[in-house]
Amino acid sequence: MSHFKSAEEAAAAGKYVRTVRSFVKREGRLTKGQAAAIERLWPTVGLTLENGRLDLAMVFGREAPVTLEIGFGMGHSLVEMAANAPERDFIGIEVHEPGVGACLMAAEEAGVENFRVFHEDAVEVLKQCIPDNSLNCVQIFFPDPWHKKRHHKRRIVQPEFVKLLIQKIETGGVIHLATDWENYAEHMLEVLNDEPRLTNLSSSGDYVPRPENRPKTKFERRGEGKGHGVWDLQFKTNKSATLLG
Ligand SMILES: C[S@@+](CC[C@H](N)C(=O)[O-])C[C@H]1O[C@@H](n2cnc3c(N)ncnc32)[C@H](O)[C@@H]1O
Repeated sequence: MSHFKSAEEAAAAGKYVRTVRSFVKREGRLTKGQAAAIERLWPTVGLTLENGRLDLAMVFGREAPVTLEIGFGMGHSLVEMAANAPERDFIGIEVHEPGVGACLMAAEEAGVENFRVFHEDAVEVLKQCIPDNSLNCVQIFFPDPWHKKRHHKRRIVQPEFVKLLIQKIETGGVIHLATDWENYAEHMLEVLNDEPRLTNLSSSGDYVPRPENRPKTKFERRGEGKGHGVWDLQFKTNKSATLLG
């Protein structure tokens, strides 16, 4: 086991570490509105890797089920879901800064407060900040599909990543994925099916009907416009399965 907290830290110390990331840092300017929203709200809702392992009851000032959304884009689903479920708390993670700004603008407009945001790589946040067995739901909607075969290794949904999610989700908690790329849906299904600590919530053993609580994002509409289908997957954690097998 490496004693480095991240690949960056190891690289800074002169160690060569091969990392495959699920994203490419995109340049993107913040609009004035996004920058102002970040300045106003970040002290209240912003979290960083420096926060270290979080005490979620302290972070939210109460004990409530926590949903983690990875790659929230412009934050539409995060804000709408947080507004529709005031009895839950939400953590969003996004690497694209204008997305973080747009999310904070939308949250401010909607008067939503039961959420916190990381502007970081979700893999590092999971490893460094999220306590084990603390999440009730992890959702990843329309993750980058990395269409070309030689880029498939960049897809965020991989066996190791799913193991990390299971470690962070409480027993009975749910992983909810959605994609408009059929080949990625098949890959997701294969990876989740291969994990004995997960049970598919689909009655047909593959995909679930579109859940009503999942808001439609720009990405989904764009996909629909191109005639793409949409595949939702929901799997429940069943950690006692490890004891059985
Ligand atoms: C195709 S977009 C979908 C955005 C949004 N979920 C939607 O449905 O509109 C995928 C998003 O995931 C983000 N992303 C990819 N890998 C990530 C990672 N490791 N950590 C955090 N965000 C990530 C990208 O920056 C991008 O905004």
